[in-house]
Amino acid sequence: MIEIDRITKAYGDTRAVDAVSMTVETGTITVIVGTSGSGKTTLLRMINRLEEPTSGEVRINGTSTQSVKPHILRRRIGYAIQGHGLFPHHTVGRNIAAVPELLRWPRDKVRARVDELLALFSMEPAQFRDRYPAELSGGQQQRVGVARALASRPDLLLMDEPFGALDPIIRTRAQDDLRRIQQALGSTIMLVTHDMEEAIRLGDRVAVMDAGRLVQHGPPAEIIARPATDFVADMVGDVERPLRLLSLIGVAEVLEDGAADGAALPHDASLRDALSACLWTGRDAVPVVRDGARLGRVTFAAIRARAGLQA
Ligand SMILES: Nc1ncnc2c1ncn2[C@@H]1O[C@H](COP(=O)(O)OP(=O)(O)OP(=O)(O)O)[C@@H](O)[C@H]1O
Repeated sequence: MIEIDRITKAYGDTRAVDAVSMTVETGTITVIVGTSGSGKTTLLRMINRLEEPTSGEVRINGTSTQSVKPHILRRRIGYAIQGHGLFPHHTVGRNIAAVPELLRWPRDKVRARVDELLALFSMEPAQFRDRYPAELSGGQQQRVGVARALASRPDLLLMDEPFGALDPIIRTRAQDDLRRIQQALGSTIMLVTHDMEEAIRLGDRVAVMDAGRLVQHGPPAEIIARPATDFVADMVGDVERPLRLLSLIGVAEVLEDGAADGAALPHDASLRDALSACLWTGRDAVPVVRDGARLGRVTFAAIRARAGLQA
């Protein structure tokens, strides 16, 4: 568990971060979202002591970060930033192995860990282990950057706009990958973004920052349904709110018996996916499958009803 306790950073008269408190449960993703200059990066960098707080404290599993030397602390906290920061003259394998090697893990264990992470990120180890960063696509480099940050099984992974440089389609894939891998490894992640869509998609908890203050902290559905301030409401965007709500509801919730034509959706797809499928192909209903077996269908009318729209 990570406890952030009234942490503050002042630059002269400006409070870049102003008495922010929150608790992050082990094995969850917290996304910190806010406009430019709201203090997100400063908050994140105070957790691994790349910035020293003016006041307040961070505790990781009960231990104050002030009681640990910064370079020791940073071995327990992964850090992934936009542009990934890979060493260009080291292979993918050596890049991922950087912290485990520093921690003097036995060679077999390091190698096994590198291969495990590459496989988790859908990169065939034999094919990618010995390549150099320049021989990878942007999306692959980004995956290696995240794999490296996870390599030593850190207590916490901090990510600052990790997907900022990716184009929107790859970005969605990268977010889905991160979710899957975080669940497989049980990692605890704090991620900074200015993109509310990303926050809602990825966060178990979303923390909204405005002018150095934490204005709302809660599950995505709560942020969407009950924005605490006008600022949060603006960030969520009234116009798109029905669509954002749909992305939080699984097709299983409105599944009904009956046939439907065309390509099927998996049982864990969202209603937003189902809406896209209906609109894209002009269908009134879409079949839903699980492990290749038909479960039923989702109708356009049911989706609209859940979005609060007239059928
Ligand atoms: N070293 C510094 N000296 C003075 N002011 C700073 C310093 N670092 C950050 N600030 C100020 O603190 C505020 C918060 O900055 P921060 O980088 O944390 O915001 P952010 O929400 O991460 O923004 P962005 O999304 O643009 O990166 C800004 O007003 C910034 O100008």
